[in-house]
Amino acid sequence: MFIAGSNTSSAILVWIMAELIRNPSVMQRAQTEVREVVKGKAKVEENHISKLMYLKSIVKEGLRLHPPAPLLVPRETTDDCAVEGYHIPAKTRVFVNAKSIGTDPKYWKNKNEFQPERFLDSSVDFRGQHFELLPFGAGRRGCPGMNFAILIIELALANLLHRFDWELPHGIRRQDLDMEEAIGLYSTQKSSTLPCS
Ligand code: HEM
Repeated sequence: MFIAGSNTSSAILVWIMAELIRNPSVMQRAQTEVREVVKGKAKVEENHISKLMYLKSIVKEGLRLHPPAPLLVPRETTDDCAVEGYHIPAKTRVFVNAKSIGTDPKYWKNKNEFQPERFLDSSVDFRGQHFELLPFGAGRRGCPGMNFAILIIELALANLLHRFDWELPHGIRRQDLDMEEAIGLYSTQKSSTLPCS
């Protein structure tokens, strides 16, 4: 549970930070929102989070483009079943590709662009009721740490935006950030060039 919870949460935070660096207008808007809501306090606290609607959209967009467990957890069918006309025999190992689902052009316009605005007027979320966005899986074996994870990620991100102006180290350009994924159970950046100064 420690590994399931910590690797996933830190991976998504790193992906979101990299996306914000690559998209300065999104970072600017998020920072303005956080600083306005938190005005007068030294740090972001839990009671501020429900007012940070843009930040919440950023986290959703991060989870859509970079689900930390891109293939969820493998499952085995107990009975024969049919899905969209495909016959799946009992005892088949099944992988659900959350990464492909989150970038399916049938559901997502500009599927590869980091556009948190898409969630501002949308009821779609990651709680397992909307099958076009499944970073935590769904149903009885969906992630039991989801609420905890989201709160921790939102709090950490909001505090980083509140207290720091992020800049790339001298000589590195936004477009040089390596967004390639490493191969593995969890989706992490291939080269960890996360900038922060
Ligand atoms: C961004 C953070 C996280 C993501 C994206 C994530 C994602 C997932 C996914 C996709 C599954 C498999 C669900 C399925 O196959 O339907 C899972 C299972 C699980 N997660 Fe998370 N998780 C996160 C954070 C956490 C945290 C913080 C904890 C604990 C504190 C946790 C504990 C677990 C456990 C125990 C399972 C296994 C559940 C079971 O098999 O019944 N996760 N998680």
